Order: sequence, then C-alpha cells, then structure tokens
Amino acid sequence: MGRITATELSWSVKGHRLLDNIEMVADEGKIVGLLGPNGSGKSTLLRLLAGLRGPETGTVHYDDISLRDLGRRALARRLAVVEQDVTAHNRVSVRQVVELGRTPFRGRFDPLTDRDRQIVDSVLERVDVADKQHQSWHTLSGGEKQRTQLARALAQEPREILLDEPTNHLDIRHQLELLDLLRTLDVTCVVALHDLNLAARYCDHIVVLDHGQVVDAGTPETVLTSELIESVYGVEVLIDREPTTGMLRVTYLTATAGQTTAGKVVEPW
Ligand SMILES: Nc1ncnc2c1ncn2[C@@H]1O[C@H](COP(=O)(O)OP(=O)(O)OP(=O)(O)O)[C@@H](O)[C@H]1O
Repeated sequence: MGRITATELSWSVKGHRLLDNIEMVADEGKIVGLLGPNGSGKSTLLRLLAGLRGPETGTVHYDDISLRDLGRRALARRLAVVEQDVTAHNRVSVRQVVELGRTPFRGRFDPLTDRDRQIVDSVLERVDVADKQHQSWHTLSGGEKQRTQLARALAQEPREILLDEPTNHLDIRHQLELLDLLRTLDVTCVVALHDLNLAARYCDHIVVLDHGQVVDAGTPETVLTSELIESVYGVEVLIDREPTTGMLRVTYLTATAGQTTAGKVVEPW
C-alpha cells in the first residue's frame, strides 16, 4: 500500500474551473472519504488521481513517484479504480469481468495461470458473487454489478484503490460488508461517498469538496459538524453519538433554503 498525494491540482472545461488548487493526501492503508454535493468535483478528482485525465496544473504522486513518470502498466499493477455505473460488453460473463483484473500481470495472449484463477475464485467469494460467476454481466442487478466491479478491482491485488460511490446500489448488508472489506485490506483507499453516517463510521480521514475546492479536511469528528454540513449541503442536521455504540450519528432534519457556499448562492431544490 502506498501514499497518494495531490498537490495544487486544477482542472477546467471551457474556461470553467471544475477543480481548483486541490491539496490532499491519502496516507498508507487509510480510508479517505471524498464528500461533497452533486457536481462538487468528486468524480473529476478521482479521474485525475487515476491518471484518466491530465491535470491542468499540479501533480499527483504515488509514494514519491509522479503519475507522469509512472507508466500505464506500472500504474495498473498498483492502482485499481471502481468507477460509477460501468458498462461491459453484453456477452461477457461475471467471471470474465473479474478476470480482467489480472490483465496488468499477463502478456496479451497468455492464458490465466493457476494463481490467477485462485485469486479470481477468492475475490468472487469475498464480494459474494461467486454463485453468479457464469451469469452474463448485463443480467446482473445494479448491486451485483457494483460488487463484481469491486471483485475485478481486488483481483488486481492493488496497493491503492479509488472508488466512486461504490455503495450507491447496494442493500444495507452489502454496504456494510463492502466497507468492512475495504478496512480489512492492506490497501490505501480514496472513496467518494454520499452517506455521511457511513463516512463517519468507516473513514480515517475526510476531504470535503464544494464547487471544486477543498473546504475542509480531517477526521470525521472534526469535519462532520452541523455548521459545515449546513453550509456545504444546505441541510440542517443534528450530530450526536448513538448511545449504545458511541458511533458518530448524523440525523438529517431539513433542507435549508438559499444557503451560501463558496461565495455562491445555491437555490433550494
Ligand atoms: N467533461 C466535462 N464537461 C463539462 N462539465 C463537466 C465535465 N466533467 C465534469 N463536468 C462538471 O463538473 C462538475 C463536477 O462533476 P463531478 O462528476 O466531478 O461531480 P461529483 O461531485 O462527482 O458529483 P455527483 O455527486 O453528482 O456524482 C459538474 O458540474 C459536472 O457537470
């Protein structure tokens, strides 16, 4: 597992700054949650961290190596990416999708080795889709597709993993299992999340984006305050600790009207 560092990262489209001077660090083995409202820049930042887009300014480092100096293959051997709503060819089976995770370690026409097959078997079990492995990808439910994409990512045996809202299609059990699983791995994770309670429970560190800027970062306890949530999301919340478990708890009270964030007036929906 390695450290991911973004320094002065910016990205624009047609003169609009979508990411502005982003600074963030995901330390080795930590789970870093990216929070922020729709359109705040989470997916864009993940794509820049993944090298799927080149930054306009700034750098991304994996440990001490700049993303620019890491070749595609070297990057694919350490970094796995789970994007939102991935599509795959209709005729591909679930197992074949997961086998793609072994591609960075094989020659183009090399058959899978016994070790490759063992890894694929093991990750299919771990994300609970082993019983679906011979089913066509396109027939899976949204949650099963999401778990299959995680299995493909884990088949890469990554040191770092970037996940874009990996729980949005999952039932409650699979949401908890996915995040529990991430915690047991020796992997550095950056994960975009919408559920503030899951973020509070599973993230070591939280980075909050708003209008393409980092507006706060730190531990869940320091970042998840009612003031911050109201100013960024326009929602009044109650924050306390669940009495039995002591876990940080965010209760959503009401959407507030016309709040101001990052100097912009946001209309209520
Ligand atoms: N290629 C592009 N061209 C124009 N606008 C873009 C492009 N890519 C992203 N955007 C805009 O940039 C903003 C940030 O998008 P992004 O997908 O990063 O947000 P997000 O925080 O991941 O949102 P969500 O929570 O809805 O997934 C959005 O307003 C989006 O419309």
